[in-house]
Amino acid sequence: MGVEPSSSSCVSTQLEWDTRTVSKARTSISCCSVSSVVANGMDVTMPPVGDLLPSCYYIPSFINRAEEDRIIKDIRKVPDSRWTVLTHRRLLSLPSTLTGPARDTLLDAPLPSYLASVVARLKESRYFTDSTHQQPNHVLINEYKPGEGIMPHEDGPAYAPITATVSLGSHTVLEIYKKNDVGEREAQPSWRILQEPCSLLVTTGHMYAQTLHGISEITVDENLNSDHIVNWDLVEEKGAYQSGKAGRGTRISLTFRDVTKVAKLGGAMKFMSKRSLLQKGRSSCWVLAAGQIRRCRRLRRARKVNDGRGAMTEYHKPFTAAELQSLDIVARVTACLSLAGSSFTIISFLSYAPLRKPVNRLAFSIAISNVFGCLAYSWGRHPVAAGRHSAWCQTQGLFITWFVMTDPLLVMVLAFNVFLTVRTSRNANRLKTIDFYGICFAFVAPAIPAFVFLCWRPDGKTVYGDATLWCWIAREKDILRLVEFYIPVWVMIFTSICLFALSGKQILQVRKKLKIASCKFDSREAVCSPEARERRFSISARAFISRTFSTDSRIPPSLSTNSFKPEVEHVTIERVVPVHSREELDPNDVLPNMIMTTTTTTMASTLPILDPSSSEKGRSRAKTASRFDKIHWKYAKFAFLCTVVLFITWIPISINRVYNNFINPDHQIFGLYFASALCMPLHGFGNFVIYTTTSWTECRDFITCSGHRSSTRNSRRSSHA
Ligand SMILES: O=C(O)CCC(=O)C(=O)O
Ligand SMILES: [Fe+2]
Repeated sequence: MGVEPSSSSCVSTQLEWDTRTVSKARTSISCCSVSSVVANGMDVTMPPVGDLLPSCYYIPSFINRAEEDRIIKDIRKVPDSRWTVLTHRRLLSLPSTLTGPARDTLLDAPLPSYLASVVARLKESRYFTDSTHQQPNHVLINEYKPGEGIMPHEDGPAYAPITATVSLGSHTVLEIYKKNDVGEREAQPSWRILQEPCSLLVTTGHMYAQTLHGISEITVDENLNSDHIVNWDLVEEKGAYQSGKAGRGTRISLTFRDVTKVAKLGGAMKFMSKRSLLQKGRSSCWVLAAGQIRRCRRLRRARKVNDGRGAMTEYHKPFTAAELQSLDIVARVTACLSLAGSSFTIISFLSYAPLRKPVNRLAFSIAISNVFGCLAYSWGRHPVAAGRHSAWCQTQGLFITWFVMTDPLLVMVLAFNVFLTVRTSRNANRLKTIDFYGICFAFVAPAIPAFVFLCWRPDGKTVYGDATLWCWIAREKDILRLVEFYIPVWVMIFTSICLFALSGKQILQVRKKLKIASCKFDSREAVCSPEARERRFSISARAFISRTFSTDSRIPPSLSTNSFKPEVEHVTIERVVPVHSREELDPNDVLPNMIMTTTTTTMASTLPILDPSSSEKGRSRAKTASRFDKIHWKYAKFAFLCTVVLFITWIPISINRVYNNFINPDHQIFGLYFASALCMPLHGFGNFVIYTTTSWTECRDFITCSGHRSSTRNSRRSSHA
């Protein structure tokens, strides 16, 4: 069936396309009364054709040439400053660009008066009868020079599912792409629609929801014939395209839509719309009273930002099925690597006692969060294909929001742990408690927004939805993603880096002072000269490289009266071990001015107290410095790796977000998406690298099952000592 607009000059046509014959059109021109359309509704009356029915109407000469000229002239009067210039076209969003966190809200204002006759005809034709406001309330004016076009996209959820496009100035060919079984667009268009100047193209129903449309960036359209143009039978001026080719001129399209959400304007906005600030594009605020000026400026600033984003409401889907597939594959491969790495961390930590040291408690917690996060990534885009409301898509969104946030939080807890160890004199139990609370916080805090987003239905839609790479906070809510996710994550990353840097500074300072102190070395100064804090740090520094399962550290009776005692009396090695490595604690390695005894659970004996004779002082000093170099290197390596992993994980995806939010919302860079798909799911693997690097000996023992041999060797050494 077809639709007959009330205007007698218009021929109303419905195109029915058989999806099995891709380029060959099966069109029907039929005229039926408007009342029958209204009675039945445009959408529901259409019988399904093939496996997918695009619902589309082509009406040549919807407006006449004089009307076309007049509208073009009026559009040309709009100052250049009001246009948003994009790479391959420029556009005007009237009465204004959409606003609100999801950029789906129209500030109530009339459409420009020079479009009134077209709007009236659309209304009379009743194309919008089933839409929210029964008439268009928004128009996007696109201007294309020859060679310009628009990438394949969907018009998105901000509008009622109907678009009416009037072409002015030149013809174009609109290409329609089907989606494949997993909801991705096919590489080649399935249909081509020739739109003549003055024509109207209405897309609705299945066509609106199930297909993508775009215009190729070419200067000459070819294959303009009945075999390749789906509406060829309806083309009015076939003579103009007889050669099968047509060079494009400058085309202006008016895309009328009905924005579902409309916000009534307050006093200042009403005033502004009366002053035609929105319609006529005046940028001056000078006519307003003081308070209004401030609001006007705020609105202008907001409009500036939105202007750059207007096209985002088109809900672009710029990638081909092949591109989306490659993003999917790379994300899933890296996620699987991370899953394997995290599983190793969890299994080895649980099953091999020497690995259960404080820093690895955190590595273990991070691995747990990585397992859930990377599990979600490993599903790739399949949850997207399962549908926004599917449990799979919602679970993927939940896991990513929850556990991917847990990771940087835990790294921050780890950095805090290192910082407390190096800078304060808290004992092992205090640090363990702080760790415990930190870990709990890191798991519980991100769960709150994650579950809120799962239940929240702003505008009746789920928060989690298609976010291109996976189901996450949906693309149209990218501001929410920025505020809830990217900003907190970067705050955490910088906090961690600062804490690492402060701890590193402390290490370097101690190293310097130790060198000076060792120069002045004599038996008295050995005990007294370094400041209390440095001495404390000396313990932690040594602990950095001490055995894994040291449990106690005691002051020898000979030191019980010196100032060193109170600080180390209750100190266990664990309390000062932010990063253990399982190097053998060679008695010769003990720092000469750290006169203390260390016991280990396996050694069950004390290491000798050093009381170096003056002939050995030189050698001891050299060893002290070299020991500190080792400590410093270990610390630096650990902090460096944590920082590198954080950066690798978060930089590509954050650059992508900044680019799409603030620089060019209309253009998605495949390389940035690819880098994000590669790096984001890789953080579990990065954390596994840190874990194995900082506990290499234990990991090696675990893998080669030589833990027993190693313990025996240690016992032998200690008894020998
Ligand atoms: O210019 C056209 O014909 C298409 C414009 C379009 O698809 C849009 O603005 O969403
Ligand atoms: Fe569009």
